[in-house]
Amino acid sequence: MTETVVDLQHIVVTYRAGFLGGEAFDAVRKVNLSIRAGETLGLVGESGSGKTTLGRVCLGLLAPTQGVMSFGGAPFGTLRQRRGQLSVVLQHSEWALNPRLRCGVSVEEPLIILGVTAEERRRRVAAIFDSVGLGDGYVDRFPGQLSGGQRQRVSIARALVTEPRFIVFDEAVSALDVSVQAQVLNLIMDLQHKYGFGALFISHDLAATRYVSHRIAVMYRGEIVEDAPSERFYGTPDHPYSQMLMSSLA
Ligand SMILES: Nc1ncnc2c1ncn2[C@@H]1O[C@H](COP(=O)(O)OP(=O)(O)OP(=O)(O)O)[C@@H](O)[C@H]1O
Repeated sequence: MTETVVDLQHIVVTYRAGFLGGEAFDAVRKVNLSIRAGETLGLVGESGSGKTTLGRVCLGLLAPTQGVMSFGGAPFGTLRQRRGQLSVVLQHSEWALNPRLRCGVSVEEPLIILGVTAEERRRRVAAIFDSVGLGDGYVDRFPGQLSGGQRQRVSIARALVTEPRFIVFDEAVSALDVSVQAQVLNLIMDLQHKYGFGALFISHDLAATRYVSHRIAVMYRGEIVEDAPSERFYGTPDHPYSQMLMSSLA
């Protein structure tokens, strides 16, 4: 049985409008979810349904108001203890990469934080540039000298260089042209085979989500209303909201 990487039990996230209390709003309501090593869970749902909030909980960036999150079968602990074990790839690579740093330096940074030696860092940066399909020539370039697809490959290299056990892809291909999207989705799947990370793939795009995900969870107003293997979800979704999402794709 493959190891569960992230496990959420009865997670609730309550936001309050304003600093002085204000009205409480549950953006995530009693969510149970688990993701295994080597597995991608696609998280879909309308804007504002709570997908990014849930992603932030999985990354340990947001403490849930209620519920328990565990990582690799143990309590999550602190972000410091989890350094290098989790990563995120966001929609806009130009925001994720410092424009003043050469791409190789941006990719090396997480290894410096982990205290990896200079020699080992050089070896791992070269290997990961190779894994994401960018040769040596890109290490010394600045993000502004790259195409959107190439920049997203650098973001993925940065996310992967520490060999994390879990990665959140939050609208990671949404800003790319369709043909480049397909290349990046293929890359994500190849890298998952190679490195075995568990992944949460958050997207508005049901077709892209289907392509990379083993399971699909549908979020609606803070709740997971369906969690099914991809083949079953795309064949016959159970929940009326999922059926509506699917018919919007047809
Ligand atoms: N820091 C915050 N304070 C108060 N409310 C918030 C905060 N962050 C998000 N929200 C609200 O929580 C709800 C869920 O937001 P979230 O960003 O998780 O949704 P989403 O499904 O990722 O949306 P999108 O697809 O548009 O990115 C929304 O109604 C949003 O307005």
